[in-house]
Amino acid sequence: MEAGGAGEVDHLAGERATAQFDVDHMKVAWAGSRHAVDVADRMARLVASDPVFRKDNRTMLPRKELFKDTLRKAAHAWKRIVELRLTEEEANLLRLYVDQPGYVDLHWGMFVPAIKGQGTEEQQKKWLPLAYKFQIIGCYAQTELGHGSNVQGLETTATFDPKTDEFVMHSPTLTSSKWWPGGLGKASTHAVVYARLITEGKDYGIHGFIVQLRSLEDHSPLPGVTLGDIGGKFGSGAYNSMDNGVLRFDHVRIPRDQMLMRLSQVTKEGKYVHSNVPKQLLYGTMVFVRQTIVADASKALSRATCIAVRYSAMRKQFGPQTGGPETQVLNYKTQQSRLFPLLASAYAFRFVGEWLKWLYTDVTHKLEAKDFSTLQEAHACTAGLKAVTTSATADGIEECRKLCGGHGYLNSSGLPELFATYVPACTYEGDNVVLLLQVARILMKTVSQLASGKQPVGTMAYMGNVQYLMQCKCGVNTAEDWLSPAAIREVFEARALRMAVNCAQNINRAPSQEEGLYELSPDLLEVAVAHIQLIIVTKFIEKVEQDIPGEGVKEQLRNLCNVYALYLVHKHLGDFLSTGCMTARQGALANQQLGKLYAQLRPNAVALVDAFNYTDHYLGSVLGRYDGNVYPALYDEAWKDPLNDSPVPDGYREHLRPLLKQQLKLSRL
Ligand SMILES: CCCCCCCCCCCCC/C=C/C(=O)SCCNC(=O)CCNC(=O)[C@H](O)C(C)(C)COP(=O)(O)OP(=O)(O)OC[C@H]1O[C@@H](n2cnc3c(N)ncnc32)[C@H](O)[C@@H]1OP(=O)(O)O
Ligand SMILES: Cc1cc2nc3c(=O)[nH]c(=O)nc-3n(C[C@H](O)[C@H](O)[C@H](O)COP(=O)(O)OP(=O)(O)OC[C@H]3O[C@@H](n4cnc5c(N)ncnc54)[C@H](O)[C@@H]3O)c2cc1C
Repeated sequence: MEAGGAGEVDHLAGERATAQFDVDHMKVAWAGSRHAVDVADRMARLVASDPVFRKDNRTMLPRKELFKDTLRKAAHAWKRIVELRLTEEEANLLRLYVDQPGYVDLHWGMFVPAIKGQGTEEQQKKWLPLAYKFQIIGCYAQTELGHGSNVQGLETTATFDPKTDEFVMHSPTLTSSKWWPGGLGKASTHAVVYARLITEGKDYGIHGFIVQLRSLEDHSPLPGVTLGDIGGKFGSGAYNSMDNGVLRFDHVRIPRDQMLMRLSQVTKEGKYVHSNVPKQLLYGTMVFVRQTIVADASKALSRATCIAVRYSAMRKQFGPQTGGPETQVLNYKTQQSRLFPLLASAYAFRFVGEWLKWLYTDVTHKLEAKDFSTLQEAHACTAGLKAVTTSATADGIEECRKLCGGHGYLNSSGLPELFATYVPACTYEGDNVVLLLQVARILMKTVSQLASGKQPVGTMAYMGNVQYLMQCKCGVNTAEDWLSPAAIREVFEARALRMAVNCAQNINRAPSQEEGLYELSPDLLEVAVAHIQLIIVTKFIEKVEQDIPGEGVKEQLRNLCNVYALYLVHKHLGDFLSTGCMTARQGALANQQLGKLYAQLRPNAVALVDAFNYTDHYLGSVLGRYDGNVYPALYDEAWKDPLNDSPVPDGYREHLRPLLKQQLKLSRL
């Protein structure tokens, strides 16, 4: 059943009637524009109405069948994209709503962007049309068995042979085997492979190469190429639809012009030439994908909260001592204090993701004009926001599962699979700890430059206000004072800056900078988190300050923004107190205000998740159904399990019957 379909009984109608805002306009605020709502709606319904895209049986499929099902869906999606002449925007949405991880994600999400970002114009002309028409399938082969986080530690070699004008790709050790790339195991014909470039006997470090892996005739691995899938992964269904792979090269030769040569080149004679650009542009594809991962975090968290809010509104437990109807679990203050911050986080991540997309586009234009001044800002923001939003989302999905009680543990709730599919986002595209340490290092550098009078820019500009922020006192006197965006912003800025300065001072006391960074790395993580949370809060405040049409929409967003900020104050109160940014009393007032905000949010909760405009197909959850008619659906779903194919289970004759007979004999003794 789909959102708002005709002829349904809406068990959540009462909840929808209490909303104090225009849901239709909230859909626009969430999606970004009326056009975005319409096109997403069209694509979601197209997928939901196509039986090939059915996914309710996914967690019951054995791996081989699941993989075949993924191939079928990807091929069918492509057929529909071509038949319907979908635009790029429509095609991306259609793939999103198919909602099954597969090789296409890496083909479009990493292989194509790597060629676009690191290939010369000539290389793009040659390879992109093939990729756009799916005449080749590509993946992104960077990580190895021995090294993932430490990119500079990769071992695969690409040695130039001037005699034949070729590179020789080789995996010299077991640990140099490529390990993890999605789409590599079974589907890809090509890969962008990251390897150490060796020419004229010198190792020039990591570079990208386009390598053909499989025959375009029969898909068999090419000579010298060993390929396979790395095995089953966490959870049922989930990321097991993806063929994460292993790859080894035994002296495989590729033409010289398959080195991605936009940033550096090797001449026919074997001379290495590096263009006058920062080396870090090699990491550009990762920066691009980290940015998309932030947008995906809001999608995953909004799905989980949509399920938990709708289910909590229909689920009833206990009741007043005086008798009468049982209480909707959403009315319990504990349920609200666990769930509403997650709902607010979903909105916060949506808006910071929107801003990050803008930042990424802006930086890309500057890079094209050879202005590299914002590269560090792009790295810090994408890495930090990727880390903070994915960790909070993974934890949030698991919390939503618990918020749904026992039924949340059933596959049919959709939450176990959502969690299992989502949780590797904390690791891929950079382990979150490794990424936060990158942010912290940049913050430490910024603090050290403050003394020289260098003014920080972009999201670090607040650090320039060091004199004021190091000594300012929070002016909150009443719970309502916490509704002031200026007060919120100031305490978040003061907390982030004071933590950074304290940490920098402690590092300076260490025997060396390196030792200090090493010893204080747990503190550095917290410094980075404080800075990134400030960015999220600030971008939410800025969003709410914009013109937002629709009755009550702005007020709801303001509430959500305040919930997000004050929840963080409550959660990290130790930081705010230990840095002297506020008093314990002010902390208590923040918590008091939070309780009031939850009460204001309560009548709007179901409508706020309706504004995500998700179809029942995309949600994939019996508990999150739009109509709230959960129990019959749960009951029906149970009977679909293959274990219920027969009343007497397989194995009865061999293992149950003899046992039961033996017990019978014993009881006769
Ligand atoms: C239909 C379309 C849908 C699209 C949706 C997308 C779908 C995608 C789905 C997702 C599927 C998942 C697929 C997963 C893929 C992968 O996981 S690919 C592999 C990812 N691997 C990593 O992320 C590795 C992480 N490691 C690193 O990034 C680096 O090794 C490091 C940790 C950053 C360290 O780098 P290193 O070169 O050793 O340098 P440092 O000494 O630390 O730093 C040197 C200077 O460089 C700066 N810097 C580092 N990184 C960047 C960067 N990316 N950009 C710009 N600058 C960078 C760093 O700050 C240092 O600066 P200075 O101090 O000024 O020198
Ligand atoms: C589902 C999935 C899909 C993937 N897809 C791809 C793909 O398509 N292409 C590709 O190339 N790769 C892919 N990867 C690999 C992924 O990018 C790496 O796993 C990731 O970058 C983490 O690296 P690692 O595995 O080496 O972790 P490690 O670095 O070994 O991490 C292990 C532990 O060490 C800690 N640690 C590491 N370094 C430091 C440090 N300097 N300081 C403090 N702690 C540290 C980490 O925090 C972590 O706790 C994928 C991975 C997964 C799980």
